[in-house]
Amino acid sequence: MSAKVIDGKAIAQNIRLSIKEQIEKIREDGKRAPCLAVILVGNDPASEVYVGHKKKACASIGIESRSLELPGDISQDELSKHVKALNDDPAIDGILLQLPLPKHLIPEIAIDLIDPDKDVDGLTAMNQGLLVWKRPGLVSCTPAGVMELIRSTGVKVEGARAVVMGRSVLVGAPIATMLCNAGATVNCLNSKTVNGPELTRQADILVVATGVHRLVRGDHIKPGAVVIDVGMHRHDGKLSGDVVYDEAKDVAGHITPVPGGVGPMTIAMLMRNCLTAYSKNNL
Ligand SMILES: Nc1nc(=O)c2c([nH]1)NC[C@@H]1CN(c3ccc(C(=O)N[C@@H](CCC(=O)O)C(=O)O)cc3)C=[N+]21
Repeated sequence: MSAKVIDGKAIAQNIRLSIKEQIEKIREDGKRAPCLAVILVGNDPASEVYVGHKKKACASIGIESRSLELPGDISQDELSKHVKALNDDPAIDGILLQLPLPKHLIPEIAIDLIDPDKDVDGLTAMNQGLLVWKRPGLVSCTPAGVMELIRSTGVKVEGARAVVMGRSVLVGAPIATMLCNAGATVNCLNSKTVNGPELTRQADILVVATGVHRLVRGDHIKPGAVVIDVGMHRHDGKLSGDVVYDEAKDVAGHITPVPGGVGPMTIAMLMRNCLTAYSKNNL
């Protein structure tokens, strides 16, 4: 039995279409479009590609975007000044600080300066804390996208046994929180976990966000499970994930492809956060 493919690209496209329609209504009412500011520090080629994707996505649905390209050797104080200026700019609704930053900069200092109401990455301690409290806030994009993909399968999350592999602040930790908030019984695995496959084989919902290429094999998966692969590895120009897809698809009940799964959802959730941030101050 081959797993049902969770088509993140199509789901993301539907979400983007609905946001586009909402923005068209806003414009018909004579209001300005939402505006996203993207701060790119240095010239990391991958970051330039991702920023390009985000700006293209904004343009395709009517969100304005501004790029702020800063020198790779900028000081922490200088960077802070730019973040504060965007906080104070009423024409800017969302602020995204493209990661990773150059090694000499401390990301959390810069991220935590972002006004939580403009933190469309959902990475500030305030928004991460609101998530734990189950209070409204801007939620981080990849985790929110993972939850949409899980919900699209129709599999009941409440009471399900979930395993999250990876505990990064960007991905693993917020996903585990969201699954807990949705009533799942969550096991968080990390590189120190002993007998990981024994635990993953019990998971009805398996989210893999380890950054380790092809770590999860077919025999690590419970037959019929929902498998969400957050990994993104580029080898010889081909993208693949943390899960060995060809083995996993013969065991899982639902599975996300790489590319075409979580990635497009990250962008769609960013667009949704921009509209949410705009609406809070303009509608
Ligand atoms: N402040 C910040 N927020 C981020 O959300 C953030 C970041 N920094 N730094 C880099 C990572 C990476 N990221 C991706 C977004 C979309 C795809 C995506 O759309 N991937 C496509 C493939 C795209 C391609 O072909 O390259 C897919 O998986 O189908 C991938 C990766 C967001 N990031």
